[in-house]
Amino acid sequence: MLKVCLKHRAGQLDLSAEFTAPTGVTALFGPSGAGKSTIVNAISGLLRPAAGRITLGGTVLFDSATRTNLPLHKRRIGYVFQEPRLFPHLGVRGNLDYGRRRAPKDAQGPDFDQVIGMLGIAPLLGRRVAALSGGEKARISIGRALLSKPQILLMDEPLAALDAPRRAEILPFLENLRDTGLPIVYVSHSVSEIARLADTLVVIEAGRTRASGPLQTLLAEPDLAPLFGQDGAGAVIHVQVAGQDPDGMTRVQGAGGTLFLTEPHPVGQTLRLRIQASDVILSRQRPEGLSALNILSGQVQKITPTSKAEDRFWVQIRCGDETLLAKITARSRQALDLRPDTECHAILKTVAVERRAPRP
Ligand SMILES: Nc1ncnc2c1ncn2[C@@H]1O[C@H](COP(=O)(O)OP(=O)(O)OP(=O)(O)O)[C@@H](O)[C@H]1O
Repeated sequence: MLKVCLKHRAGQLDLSAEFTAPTGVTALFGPSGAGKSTIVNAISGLLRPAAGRITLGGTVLFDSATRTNLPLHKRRIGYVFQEPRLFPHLGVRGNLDYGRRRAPKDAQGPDFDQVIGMLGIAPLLGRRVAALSGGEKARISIGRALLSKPQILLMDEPLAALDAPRRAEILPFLENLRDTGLPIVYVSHSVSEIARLADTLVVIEAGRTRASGPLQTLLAEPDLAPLFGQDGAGAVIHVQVAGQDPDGMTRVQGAGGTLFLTEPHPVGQTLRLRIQASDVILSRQRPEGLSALNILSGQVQKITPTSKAEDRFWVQIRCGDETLLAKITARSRQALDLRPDTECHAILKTVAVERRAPRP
């Protein structure tokens, strides 16, 4: 587990951040200039913060109280930057070997063949760096970091420089990486990337930790919804594939009820589904004769105005141990007479499968 508590000033930035990153993927999310890269640089040892304490497992990386500051090369941290920073003269294999040579002899972690397989880079081994696409360079840079057998991987917007098709190509490899169980701190501006990859979310705003906790709870939190943008706010829920119906629909079971997906998935697999707030319609009675198949029942937990300028409300609904978020007009709120604890039904217009692999 990584524990970060730091204070630092740099230019306009007045940083005072505190959070814990358990195993799995911890996303650092926040507006540009919030201080995310500064935090990651402090964890890696590239930057010495003015004050604070950073620990990784039982190792103190930095502690201003005891004047401890473990040098960068002793931190056993893999760092993947936005631009891949490969050595141009070494070739693909040379870059990977550079990472491999940095691994301590007795270190645990995936071996060369496992890393190659996980990132799909076997066909690239003989290539020159200059002959690689942006997405291929990103994968080699991740491979090089992994081969140094780090205790944690820091990824600072690793996909930001790539176009949408290249990003889509790399995301499944990042899912493979996540499933190895290696703790990862992942900086991103993209809510969809975070919804797909992260387990823990840390929201950084103007140098402060605005919120930190399980992704599922925070993505459906009305107070944070404006930060996630028009299409970002919503819920992430976990379901298990229960069966395949004769008409080709896949039946999945979650805490809030049964849902149906149009594409096939293996029975027993755990899926992560994303349900955007704008894709949820609320009803007091269980609707009949609708084309929508996916309806979950629950109770209203919280109702919050979206903004002063907009006549709309966020409605947070508890369905079993999952939380949904809906965005409705003031008129609908009044017509449905929604209040905390009101029983209601959430009709889901769209359900997106965000994670195909089983949870680690
Ligand atoms: N060495 C420095 N000198 C002056 N200002 C600095 C320095 N380092 C960081 N800053 C300031 O700190 C702010 C936060 O930078 P940082 O790169 O950590 O933010 P970020 O959240 O990662 O942003 P982005 O998402 O755009 O990468 C920047 O606006 C910058 O002005």
